[in-house]
Amino acid sequence: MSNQDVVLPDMGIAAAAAALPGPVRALFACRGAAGAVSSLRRGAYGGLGLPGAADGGAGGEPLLGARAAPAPAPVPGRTCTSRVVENIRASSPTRCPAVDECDAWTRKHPSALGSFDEVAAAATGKRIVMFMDYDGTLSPIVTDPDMAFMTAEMREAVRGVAKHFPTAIVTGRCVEKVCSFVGLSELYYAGSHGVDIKGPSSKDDQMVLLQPAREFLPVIDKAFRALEERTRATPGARVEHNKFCLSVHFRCVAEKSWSPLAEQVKAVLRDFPKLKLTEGRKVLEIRPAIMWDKGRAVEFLLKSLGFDDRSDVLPVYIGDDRTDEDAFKVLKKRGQGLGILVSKCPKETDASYSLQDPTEVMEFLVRLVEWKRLRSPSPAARPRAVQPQK
Ligand SMILES: O=P(O)(O)OC[C@H]1O[C@H](O[C@H]2O[C@H](CO)[C@@H](O)[C@H](O)[C@H]2O)[C@H](O)[C@@H](O)[C@@H]1O
Repeated sequence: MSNQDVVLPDMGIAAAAAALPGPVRALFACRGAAGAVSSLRRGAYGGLGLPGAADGGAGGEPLLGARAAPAPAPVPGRTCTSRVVENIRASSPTRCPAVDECDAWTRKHPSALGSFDEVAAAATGKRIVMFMDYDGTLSPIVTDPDMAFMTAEMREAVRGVAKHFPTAIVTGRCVEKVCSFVGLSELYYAGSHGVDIKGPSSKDDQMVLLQPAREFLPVIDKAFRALEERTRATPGARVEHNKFCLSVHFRCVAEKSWSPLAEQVKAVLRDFPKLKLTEGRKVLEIRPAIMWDKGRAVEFLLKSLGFDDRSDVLPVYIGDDRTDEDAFKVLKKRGQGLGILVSKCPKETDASYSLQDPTEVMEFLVRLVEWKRLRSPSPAARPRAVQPQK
């Protein structure tokens, strides 16, 4: 990894941290950030894996283009494209299975609201660090990706959370776009599926902490143009540029055209062996074929915040999509933290809890803040600083 991959302001880490807004400044342990960065250089995160290395993530499962991972065993009689299309369909189910099946799933992944006391018990005596996906988690899924606004109430809930806990948005969107939707500069943002990590800043722009895929920018631009050209004839198809990754949207495409569209995307990707393809909710994501995903971004941020190797930290990750599974897996593997899947229907997941939709996510956030507030001593009850004797 070259120095250029890690972009910190010229002013240096200590000064950069000093520029952070008050409550987060103390938490942004400079030595932690530097440690995280140098660990990356040393490959302590397992390295980034150049195209050609394995990528075992769930959302990051390379389907194409990455000479990387061993291909999953093909299902006889099914082409790779039909598997892609099935995954797209399964990620946004239109009907839930029978009640019994739903009940069994909910027993396995209980509601984080219904089990709030359990969540609170797990958080007692621990420092919560909040990670949240954007689309389908903080904002409802809508047909036009440019109109996926979050409500003012949700913004207040997130603002409240960030007052009490270090908070990051981890998303497939580019940071600039998601920042414009969220509108809170006090948060951390990990955009483009975690390859563009920015911290809070007192200035207008968020401060760049890590961009491990900068060298992919030209190839992403080229793939964007090729995909636009190739998919133009498919009514409803849309290619979204998320800076370090691209999304090909299927939501407004007639289902009979899904397979041909997936074929077109795959055909374009054949010319871009440094890129890989993953699936989301009625979307195909084209991403740099490096070993980096939302889970890695969570690990990086925990380390940057000085929270790595600490048993008194509770990372909480809330997400709704396949790419969020990489983060759920990381928490599961650490044996530390709570993964919460946002879904109305049963889905295979490594999350331990569930919430039905963004409205429930908001209720959960409000409840968490209220719980924290009640546990924090009031200013009057806080011990006073010892005053020097006159
Ligand atoms: O990681 P996320 O924050 O969940 O981002 C994943 C993708 O989200 C967006 O697409 C999804 O939401 C759209 C708006 O509700 C919806 O129209 C689309 O069908 C969904 O897949 C976003 O537009 C993509 O670029 C993100 O990669």
